[in-house]
Amino acid sequence: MPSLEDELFPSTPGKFKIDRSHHTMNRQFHRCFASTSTMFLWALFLIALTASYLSFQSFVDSGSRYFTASWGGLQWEKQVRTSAQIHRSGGMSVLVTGAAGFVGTHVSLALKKRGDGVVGLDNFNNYYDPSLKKARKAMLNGHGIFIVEGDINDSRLLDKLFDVVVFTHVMHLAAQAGVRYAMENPQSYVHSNIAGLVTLLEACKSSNPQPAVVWASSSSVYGLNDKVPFSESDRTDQPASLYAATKKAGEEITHTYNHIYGLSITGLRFFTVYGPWGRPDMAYFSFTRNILQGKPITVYRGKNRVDLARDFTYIDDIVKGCLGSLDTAGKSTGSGGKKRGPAPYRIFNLGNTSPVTVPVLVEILEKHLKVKAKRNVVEMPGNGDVPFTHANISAARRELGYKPTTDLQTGLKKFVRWYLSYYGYNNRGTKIVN
Ligand SMILES: O=C(O)[C@H]1O[C@H](OP(=O)(O)OP(=O)(O)OC[C@H]2O[C@@H](n3ccc(=O)[nH]c3=O)[C@H](O)[C@@H]2O)[C@H](O)[C@@H](O)[C@H]1O
Repeated sequence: MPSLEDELFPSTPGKFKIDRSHHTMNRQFHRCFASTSTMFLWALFLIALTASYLSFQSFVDSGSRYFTASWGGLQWEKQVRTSAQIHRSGGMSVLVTGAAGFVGTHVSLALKKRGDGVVGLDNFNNYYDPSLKKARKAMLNGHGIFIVEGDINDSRLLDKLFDVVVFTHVMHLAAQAGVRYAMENPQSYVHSNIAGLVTLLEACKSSNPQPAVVWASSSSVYGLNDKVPFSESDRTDQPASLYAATKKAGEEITHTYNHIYGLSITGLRFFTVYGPWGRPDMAYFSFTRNILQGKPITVYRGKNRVDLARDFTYIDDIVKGCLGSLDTAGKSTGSGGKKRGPAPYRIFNLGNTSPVTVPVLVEILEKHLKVKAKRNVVEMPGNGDVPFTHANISAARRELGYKPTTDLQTGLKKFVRWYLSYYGYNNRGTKIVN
């Protein structure tokens, strides 16, 4: 039977070796044993101290998160309710996700102006200059639209919003945009366009009554499709970028929520939307910035020296398509998370039906800016771009009354006017120094 001493101090190399025959050694051993138990107690004490410090820290952290959370509280709820109030008969109350984004800002404003209730939601991420998003928010605030700062992945926040307001519609525009950035940060596309979408749909399906959902898909779902113009019934199973793949996945995911839970779904395939308050990462915007700053622009060209082309669509036309979609969206049929009958599932192209090449886009900008661009023409890298896009909009025309009226010349003129004024240039393209 090994003694307690043996168990505590097994005679393994490098550890204590006890000679039991020596009385003095025995005394030493007891002293040593006593000091080791003291050390043991001290160690226990230190561990307990560290543990209580860490739990106190986490209490302080979660407490401060609670107290500094950008949402919640009576005042916050009042602001949300006021913003959601409807001021026209037959109006709607709409939760607009991505409200501080480009399309979100314009759609929120248009809804508010016609008397609908609007609550915005935006996470103000730094994919591009957040100060532009803050400026859009300030403008929306000035029109009585409250923007909640939060993420579509925050299910507690979404549940709270649906608790405070009975939303008739959700205009879901929050997304990780950009075709080429998907190679740099693929996870952000999964986070926003897949996980965020599912979290939002979960909240919508559980809400009682369920809202109708209108959301932003993308022309990029057509991928390598070369049948022109692109019709909604064309192939969309050959995406050229992860961005496109996540938008295509969104179309499938929304279909399941329509099928299982009776959510009314309208997916809008936007075609390269541009205009005032636009996205700085897009070509028309970054070209403008570089041209004014005298910096070169990179113009991609397709295989066999073929120019790339896009069905550039002006923001006001897109807004009309969004409002038309909200107005014609049939009701969701589910309640208590259960489907009670079939609900509409629609997909529409929202394009301009007249593609323009990228070199022509540059020429128009040069004309409006009265500055020559320094072009650097390179072959399109294999980064997710497609050679051209061209929308067939017959379905949207028929079902939504969608009819784009702004050509690229006119739309870019309005964009340039906004850009010069927003960034403090005079109309000769010279920066005004205060
Ligand atoms: O319809 C969509 O669903 C998408 O539209 C938009 O994508 P794109 O059509 O790719 O727009 P955008 O980047 O402005 O490039 C325009 C053209 O300029 C070319 N391009 C671009 C950059 C550059 O430096 N040089 C260049 O030649 C480029 O090769 C391309 O030919 C949205 O960003 C996207 O989020 C999504 O909504």
